[in-house]
Amino acid sequence: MEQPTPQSPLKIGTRGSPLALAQAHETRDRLCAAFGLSEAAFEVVVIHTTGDDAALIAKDRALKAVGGKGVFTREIEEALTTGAIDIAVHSMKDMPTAQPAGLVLDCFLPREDVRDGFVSRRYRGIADLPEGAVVGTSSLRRRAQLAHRRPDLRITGFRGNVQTRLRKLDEGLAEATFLAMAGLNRLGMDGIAQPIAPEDMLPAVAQGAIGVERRVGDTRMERMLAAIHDGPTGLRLTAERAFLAELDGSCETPIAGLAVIEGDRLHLRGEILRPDGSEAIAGEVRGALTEGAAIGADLARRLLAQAPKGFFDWR
Ligand SMILES: NCc1[nH]cc(CCC(=O)O)c1CC(=O)O
Repeated sequence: MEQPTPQSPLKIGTRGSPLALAQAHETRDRLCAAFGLSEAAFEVVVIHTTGDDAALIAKDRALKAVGGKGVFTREIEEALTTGAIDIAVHSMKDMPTAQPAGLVLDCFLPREDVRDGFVSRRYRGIADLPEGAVVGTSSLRRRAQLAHRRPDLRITGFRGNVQTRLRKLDEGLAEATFLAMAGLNRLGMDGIAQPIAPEDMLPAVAQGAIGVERRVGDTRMERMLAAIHDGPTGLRLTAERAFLAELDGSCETPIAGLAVIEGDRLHLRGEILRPDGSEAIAGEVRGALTEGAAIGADLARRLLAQAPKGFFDWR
């Protein structure tokens, strides 16, 4: 197999946020370790996506108008397709459940902490928040879960990367916010958050997982990525993403899902909520480790069967 060299480096495509760069560097470091390569054999290529466009982020509405989850990935996948990059590194939480023709996403790095973190300068957790407190989050899932549990709280939109959201907290725009523990850990900032148990706030499908995408037929990359793929993470994501796909979930639908491995079994928990948090439907299913796709779809159908007509409608 032809190895990448400083003269002909392997190009790793990523968004430019500090978290995205940390994830690209982790991927590079794992490839270096697996193949005895130096950092100079890799080039990290930052790609600006629609979702990074400040003018669009400023307007929640505009972000929805430009098309759901794909907004953080479209330009990166285009660069991969044209050969401008060799692999693309993604937060799996932000990935649509299907990839464009010609691309494959079957390499997952060992999963980080899956939990959401509660971040506040004054309070230790959701239960601690005084009546009517303002919480900042733009995640539809977190909004719905919070409103379900604490209908008295006021929820305000909080977009931007980790650093932007923390600044908004410091500016007093809200008493508390939520951030994925995985992102904070990867940025070395975990001390600022209290982890929330999945029983109290079920995380987003694929939260904490990094995926590395490649071109179909690129046998060099197929072999290199196979060496850094984490099997257990793959089995868990198969179940969670099948659940999401069957629900036809986009980032406009409050859906939570988490699979864990219990011995030789896969245990998948899922939850769907009304966007205003007035109703939540949750369930769980167990199956063989290799049956993730089937149990994910099965759980989705069970929850949908319990959802009254118009369950996901809002505004
Ligand atoms: N939607 C933004 C996003 N995508 C992935 C992460 C964090 C890292 C991860 O969950 O893998 C975040 C930020 C957050 O939710 O706090």
